[in-house]
Amino acid sequence: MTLQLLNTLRDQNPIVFNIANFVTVQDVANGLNALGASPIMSAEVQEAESMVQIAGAVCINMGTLTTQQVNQMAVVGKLANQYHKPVVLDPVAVGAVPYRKQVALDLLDKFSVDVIRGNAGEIAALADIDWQAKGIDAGAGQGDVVEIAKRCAQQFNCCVILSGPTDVITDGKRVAKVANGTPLFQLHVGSGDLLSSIVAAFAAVSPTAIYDAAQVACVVLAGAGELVASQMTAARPATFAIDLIDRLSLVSVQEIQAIAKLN
Ligand SMILES: Nc1ncnc2c1ncn2[C@@H]1O[C@H](COP(=O)(O)OP(=O)(O)OP(=O)(O)O)[C@@H](O)[C@H]1O
Ligand SMILES: Cc1ncsc1CCO
Ligand SMILES: [Mg+2]
Repeated sequence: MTLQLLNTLRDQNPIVFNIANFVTVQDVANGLNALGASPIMSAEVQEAESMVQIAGAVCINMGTLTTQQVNQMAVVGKLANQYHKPVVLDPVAVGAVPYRKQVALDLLDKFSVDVIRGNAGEIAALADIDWQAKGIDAGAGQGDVVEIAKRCAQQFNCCVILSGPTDVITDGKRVAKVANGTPLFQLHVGSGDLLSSIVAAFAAVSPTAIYDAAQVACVVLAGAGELVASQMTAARPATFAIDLIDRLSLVSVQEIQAIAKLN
């Protein structure tokens, strides 16, 4: 795993095609842009093939799905496989809403994904493990998050990022953990959505080493948030969100390296 991938990303400025949710779309676009990627959002199935062709990677976020959008997701996912573009799936709230879990399972049946990024409640649901998920949040489940993430990765033959106070990254065999971050992430809705899209950005510049790309994405976002929090004297969620975007644009490989808690 090399943090130099951050400089590669900034040099290459990869296009990341997002099927976004309408709650956090602007945060995701600005966060990607600040980091050094080139975001594009589309909700139109007629342009799916062009979008996939111009993109370096695709991020499919289930946050505010509609029947029309689920159809678009299936078309885009299949095209991404056909054009060998990495795909990240963010299965928002699949632990809390049975319909969403069924949609996610149907999508995972129709095309292969490179990374599933979700919180503990979402990853446990996909791995068929009991967990008390709560809406879009991880909730209060109990269990071994490493085992849950590994089981999900093995089931869907992909990398899994189970995010939270410690991010667990696994390809089903290898496991890495990122212990950076700040509880302020939980006070800003969409931190997870941004992480998923940042994973896609790093996958775009490291398509043959997705497991490495996933780790770099986790440590860069959590590290940038930690640096912002270290300069705040009180918890200010709105200020945090703005400062995070600034920090994503300014942060250097050396600054992340100095604080990285990755093992
Ligand atoms: N308590 C915490 N301490 C440190 N970092 C955290 C904490 N909670 C979340 N994070 C960080 O927040 C980011 C988003 O992860 P999280 O698991 O909260 O996603 P999510 O539940 O999908 O969020 P959202 O629904 O708001 O998009 C990750 O980078 C993770 O490391
Ligand atoms: C609040 C919310 N509701 C659906 S998606 C979303 C943003 C977090 O994913
Ligand atoms: Mg989420």
